[in-house]
Amino acid sequence: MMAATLKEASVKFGNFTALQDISLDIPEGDFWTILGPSGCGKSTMLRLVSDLIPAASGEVSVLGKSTQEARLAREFAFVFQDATLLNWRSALKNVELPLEIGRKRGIDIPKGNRTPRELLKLVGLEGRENALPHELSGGMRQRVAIARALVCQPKLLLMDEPFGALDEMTRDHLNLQLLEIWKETGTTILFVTHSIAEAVFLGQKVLMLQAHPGRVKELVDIDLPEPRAVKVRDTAQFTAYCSRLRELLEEC
Ligand SMILES: Nc1ncnc2c1ncn2[C@@H]1O[C@H](COP(=O)(O)OP(=O)(O)OP(=O)(O)O)[C@@H](O)[C@H]1O
Repeated sequence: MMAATLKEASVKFGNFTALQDISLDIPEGDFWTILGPSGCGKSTMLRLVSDLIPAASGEVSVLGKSTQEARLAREFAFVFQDATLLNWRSALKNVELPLEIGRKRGIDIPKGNRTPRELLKLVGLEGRENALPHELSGGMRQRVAIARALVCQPKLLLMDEPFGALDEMTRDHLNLQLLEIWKETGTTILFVTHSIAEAVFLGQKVLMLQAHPGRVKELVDIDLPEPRAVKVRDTAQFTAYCSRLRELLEEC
């Protein structure tokens, strides 16, 4: 089954066409990164898939359901650039929040294999369960946000520049950790970034969008050895992908 399918999907804000005729099949388990010039509609595409905004025309489905059905069934989760944690709740309590909300609303949440505690361990925060967000670094807060996103066992993880505000070393570290999480959970990931190197390092495919109106410029297969290791960045193949994407970006 496809994690997400878009068929000639368009998004309009008033008279402005933000996305036009986007057609994509995103297979379950894939890791796609999304690149494109500022304002080309990268965030809009994630918001369309996650039922935050409607399609003006065309069709969008997530795991064979409408986006609304998929949202209600908690098939996907979103991670934003800002961790958006609740300041007064500990790391653990933040990760538990979606489960609490679900219980209050009487929503049936899939019994996860991993408890909130185990998820914090998975993202490397064992021992920091009781820390409040202001006691954690930016990278740690973002890891709490990722653990929280995983708590309902989403089959699709939508990530909008999750590491954009972090320093390069922290970002590199979290990139590796995210790849491990991806392998371990088998979730599909759609990951928006402004960094060509990050897009190539993480993605099995890079979706390049172009602007005015937002359309698919190209879907580039990234055929680098798996699992990705840091040293892949020093290879000629990696550099060649980066140059090719830089050229494509300049054409957009
Ligand atoms: N709620 C809205 N109302 C009106 N216009 C919007 C709205 N949201 C986005 N847009 C417009 O749609 C276009 C796409 O925006 P979007 O945020 O998806 O771009 P982006 O590729 O994610 O940009 P960036 O790389 O700068 O984050 C932009 O021109 C933006 O101004």
